[in-house]
Amino acid sequence: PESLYEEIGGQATVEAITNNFINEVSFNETIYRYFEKTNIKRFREKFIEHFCVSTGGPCTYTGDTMLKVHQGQKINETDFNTTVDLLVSAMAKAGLTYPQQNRVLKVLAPMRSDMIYK
Ligand code: HEM
Repeated sequence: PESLYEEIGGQATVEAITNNFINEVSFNETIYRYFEKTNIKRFREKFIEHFCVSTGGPCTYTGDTMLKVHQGQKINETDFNTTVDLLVSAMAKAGLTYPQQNRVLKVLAPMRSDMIYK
């Protein structure tokens, strides 16, 4: 069967989601604070790769592990949930249906324990 990556529209859609997500983060004072020292060009590249692989696309993830990247940031549950909300908005604006958004969240959910309270 077609991958979720193909179903949502492939690379163009993944790039749109990522651009929307970066935009959402930039307008959220609490979450933006985490990214103040981040190289956004790198973040964009790695996030696209990560999203592509997570949804079954034909990409290679060349970034660091979710544990390594989020370690030391002391991300709490509230800020984690806010970030997920920003990602959901980014996906909705890129045209993903609710079921498609939920399938993405289901794939990302097991990674939560590597990002939170580390
Ligand atoms: C929703 C699940 C999340 C996913 C899939 C995700 C994914 C990623 C990816 C792929 C990178 C780039 C890795 C690299 O550069 O090698 C990254 C970096 C980063 N993430 Fe997340 N992330 C998530 C949640 C969060 C949350 C909740 C926060 C903070 C509230 C956060 C803050 C950051 C920051 C600040 C960086 C850049 C770190 C740096 O400057 O080196 N992320 N994330």
